[in-house]
Order: sequence, then structure tokens, then C-alpha cells
Amino acid sequence: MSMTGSARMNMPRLEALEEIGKHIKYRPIEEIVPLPDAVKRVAARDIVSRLNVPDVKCSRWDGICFSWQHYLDSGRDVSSWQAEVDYIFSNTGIPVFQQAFDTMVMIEKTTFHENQLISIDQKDVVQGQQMIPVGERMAIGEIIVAKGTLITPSHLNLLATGGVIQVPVLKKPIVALLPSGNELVSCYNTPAPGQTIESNTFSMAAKVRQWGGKELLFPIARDEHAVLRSRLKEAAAKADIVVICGGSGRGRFDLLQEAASDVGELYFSSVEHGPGKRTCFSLIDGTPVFGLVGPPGGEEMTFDFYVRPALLACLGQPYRVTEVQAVLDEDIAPHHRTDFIYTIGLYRVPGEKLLHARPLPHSRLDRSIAEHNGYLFVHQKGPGHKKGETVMVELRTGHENI
Ligand SMILES: Nc1nc2c(c(=O)[nH]1)N[C@H]1C(S)=C(S)[C@@H](COP(=O)(O)OP(=O)(O)OC[C@H]3O[C@@H](n4cnc5c(N)ncnc54)[C@H](O)[C@@H]3O)O[C@H]1N2
Ligand code: MOO
Repeated sequence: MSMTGSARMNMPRLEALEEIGKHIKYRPIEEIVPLPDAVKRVAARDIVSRLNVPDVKCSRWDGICFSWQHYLDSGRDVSSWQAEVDYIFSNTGIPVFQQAFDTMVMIEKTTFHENQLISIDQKDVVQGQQMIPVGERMAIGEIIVAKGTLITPSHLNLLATGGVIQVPVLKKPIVALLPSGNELVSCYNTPAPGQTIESNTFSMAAKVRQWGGKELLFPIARDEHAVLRSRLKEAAAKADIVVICGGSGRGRFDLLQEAASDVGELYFSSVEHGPGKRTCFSLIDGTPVFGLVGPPGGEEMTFDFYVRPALLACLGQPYRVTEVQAVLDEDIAPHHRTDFIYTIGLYRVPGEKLLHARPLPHSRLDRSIAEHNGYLFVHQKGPGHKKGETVMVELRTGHENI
């Protein structure tokens, strides 16, 4: 018997995301990290260049540099000019230290005879041409990485160029991970008959790190009200997001949802789709708490669908869903009990324009959790899909290995 009050049930995915979005606090707390550690972090403020690049005017091409005024004063006749006095040879990107030399001509546009400059063959030379001015690439005070930018390896290149070696970034949101279930045992122990190795937190922790957060691992909780309640309270006090996993099913252990509503407010107690139908969402002392199902198939998918956008929102980052057209390899019948999201292997067939979509077998603990790169949403009340049909497949994103 559930004691989950007025929490909504069967939340469609988009509505669930909307509800979650209302409760995620973007709290921009800044910390300073050394340049190499800034990758995959979010810029906490506009970051400006500390340097002019170049800091001395440079030659844009291989050629000669000279003073425009001197060129005019010579009546554009350069046949008596001396190297190092009236002009210098210059190369692409090389500084020109002579104050007065403000103009350059490409070597192809000059005539030399026995090392003596004879003529400048470009007719329409203009003052300052082909010189790279100070600060052209980057000027002191110019914004090189805007506030809120997710810093990539290429941004490190920019920041180094601008002399920024200490980078202000957002603190990593902390995601508490609470496995629960009497049958669970750590993978570092030998499981007794009937015990299940607690495996979900390994992928969850790695994903949290990959998505820019920091995991806070809790020990396996026993299926007891008091234990769950106190763990949830403790986790909510220490983390920005809490994820508790297992114990959400309808059978013996409807504990999670009860515990969540005892110590906080339960907003929804299930989603409209399987796998992971019994995904719930609550707030405990203002901290968002996700209750995910135990079987890894459902846990992996709902962690990606609901926890990832929440984590991104903590960092002020957008969550985008991309769909691609693909030709289905097999018939897919609707699920008898619920809308269902099938895991899909998208692949290319040489010579064919559209991608192909291979449904991956859905037994709960199979390898599809690691192999799929797409999702196909199938309505329970719809006709399903036929082999050869063109379907829209959602790309699985946020995973470097796919
Ligand atoms: N009468 C019904 N029974 C069930 C329904 C239903 O609608 N009516 N839904 C089924 C579905 S679908 C799912 S999913 C599960 C949800 O169950 P729980 O979330 O309560 O999960 P548990 O019962 O605790 O565990 C299920 C399974 O997963 C293993 N598990 C749990 N935590 C972990 C972990 N951290 N790492 C690895 N594996 C874990 C656990 O040992 C069990 O084998 O309910 C169905 N039943
Ligand atoms: O909701 Mo459960 O994850 O389908 O297996």
C-alpha cells in the first residue's frame, strides 16, 4: 500500500523534465583551478585576455617591410634601398620591431637582381598593408571565454594564448549516490547465493564525473524505513542532487517512495514509460531527490534521461535531445503494459543514405546498456513499428564511448 500522497503518477517524459526543471537551483559558486584542470568545467565569469597577441606588430606574409612615408619620399623608386636600412626581409607571423616600418609587400611582388632590390611591383600599395597589428588575435581585456561556456580542449589553447593560467569555474555539483537493497553486496566481496552485486553506482559515478559533477557515494542501505529516511536526509544535506536506487518497485519494498515522502515532498511517483517506470522525484529540504529502479537497464536509461538534465541545469548548461531518421531492421510491437523506450543500435550501411536502426534485445541485464547509441519511443496504444519503416531515433548523447 502506497503512502505517497498527492504525487503524480505516469508522468510523460517531457512533463517530468519540466517538473524537475522547476526545482533545480543554479547556484553559481566559483572556484579557481589551474589551466589544465579547467577542461570540461564551466566558466564562472567572462574570462578576458591578459595579453595582446601579437604584442608587437608582425608581418602577415613572407616579403619585405618598410616605412610607407619613406616609400613615398623615394618617389616609389626603391632601386637604391639597402636591406636592414630602408627595408627588412620579414616572414609570416614574425615580429617587426622597427618602429617606422609599417607596411609590407609579398616577396612575389618584388624584383631583386643579385640581392639588390630593384622594384616593388605591386601598383596599389597602401599604408599599413599586410601588417598584423598588435592585439589582432587577442587584445588585453577582450573576452576569450564567456561566462557559462563549457570549457573544451580548444578553450585551453585560447586561455593559454591569453596568459590565463588560473581559471574561474563553477564548483562541481555534488551528486549523492545511494544504493539500497538487502540483497546487494559490494563487488569487492564474494556474493553469497542469491545476493546481487551492487553495480549501478559504478556507471552512475562515472557518468556524474563525465557530465561535470562530483559523486558522493553512500554505503548500501538496508531496506528499512529508518535507514532510508536518515540516509536520504543526510544525503540531501550534503549534495546538490540525490539519487537513490532500488526499492522503488510495487512489491515488498515500496519503501523508497514512502521514505521520500516522509522526509520530503514527492512530486511524481512514476513515469509514463518503461524501462524505469517507477522513477520518482522528490524534494528533501530543497534538494532534488531521484528514486531510480534497481535493474540496470531501467536505471541506466532514467539516469541519462532525468539525472543528466538536472546536473546540467545545476551548471547552467542546456540539455538537448537530437533525433535522426533511420530504417528499422525488425518489427517492434507495442509493450502490453506501458509506453516503452527500446534501446537501438544505429549503424551505417555502405551506399545507403539513411542510418539503420537495430533494436537491441531487451533483457534487463544484457549488454544493450553498453551497446546502444539510440532510443526508440513506442506508444503502448499505437500500432508499433514495422521492419523497413523509417523511424525517428533519439541519439544517446553525453557518452564519450559511443
Ligand atoms: N508487481 C509488480 N512488480 C514489479 C513491477 C510492477 O509494475 N509490478 N515493475 C517491475 C519493474 S519494471 C522494475 S524496474 C522493478 C523495480 O524494482 P525496484 O526499483 O524496487 O528494484 P529492486 O526490487 O530493489 O531491484 C530489482 C533488481 O535490481 C537489482 N538492483 C537493485 N539495486 C541495484 C544496484 N545498485 N546495482 C545492481 N543491481 C541492483 C536488484 O538486486 C534486483 O535484482 O520492479 C519490477 N516489479
Ligand atoms: O522499469 Mo523496469 O527498469 O522496466 O525493468
